[in-house]
Amino acid sequence: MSIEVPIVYILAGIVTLLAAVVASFFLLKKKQTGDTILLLGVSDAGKTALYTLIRFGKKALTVTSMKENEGSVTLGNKTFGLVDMPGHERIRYRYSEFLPVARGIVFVVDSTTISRQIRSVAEYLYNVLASLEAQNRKLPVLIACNKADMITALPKDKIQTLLEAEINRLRGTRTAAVEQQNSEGDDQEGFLGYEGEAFKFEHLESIVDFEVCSVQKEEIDSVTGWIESL
Ligand SMILES: Nc1nc2c(ncn2[C@@H]2O[C@H](COP(=O)(O)OP(=O)(O)OP(=O)(O)O)[C@@H](O)[C@H]2O)c(=O)[nH]1
Ligand SMILES: [Mg+2]
Repeated sequence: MSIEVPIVYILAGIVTLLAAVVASFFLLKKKQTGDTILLLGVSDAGKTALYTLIRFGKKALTVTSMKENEGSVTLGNKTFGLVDMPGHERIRYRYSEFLPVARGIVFVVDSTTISRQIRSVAEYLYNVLASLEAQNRKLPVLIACNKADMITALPKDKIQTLLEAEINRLRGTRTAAVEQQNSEGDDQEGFLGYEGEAFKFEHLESIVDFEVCSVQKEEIDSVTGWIESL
């Protein structure tokens, strides 16, 4: 004996299935084409000062942030979401929540204190670059060398050399530790650069650019221009 299924039920089934396919396609697409620019970097680099200048076109006095600032900006004819993530060690890790909607990362460094802070700056940058989400999506990164108005500011090529040397050192210790853990654990971090070669930013699949800026002197065209070009 055969059971007859009314044609309307079959049609309804097909329509539901199609709707689900279309909806998941759009959801996935949305995830891949985020328009958010993340401002990251250690405390006191000038992220909130930069955020305020980009968003409101004026400078403001800032204090250490304990919460992220979020808003939208229009540069050229494109609109971006802008997130200023506090550099405080206990809060900064939350940047990863924004990676799925990120279009690019502006990593702000204080060019006057970078030599002293190289360890913590490089560690933070390492985490960002090695996160699988950032690697899989090949998120472009701008290292914004801020506070160029100060005579103690290092030039950007010097900052690049310092960061490459420190990331190279960190990579040695980290990969050793990961190999020990990984007999059973899962890998949350990708390898940075080429094995057996000293670390260079140009070895990464993500593009990493360096630009000089000064929020103090309102000279941030290098940063806004970079964002606009994304
Ligand atoms: N000389 C100089 N000082 C700057 C510049 N940009 C920011 N500053 C100063 O640097 C200090 C820190 O700036 P913030 O924007 O608060 O730093 P932040 O990166 O948001 O720090 P956290 O919120 O703690 O992560 C402030 O006193 C700013 O006025 C700059 O281009 N030149
Ligand atoms: Mg801040």
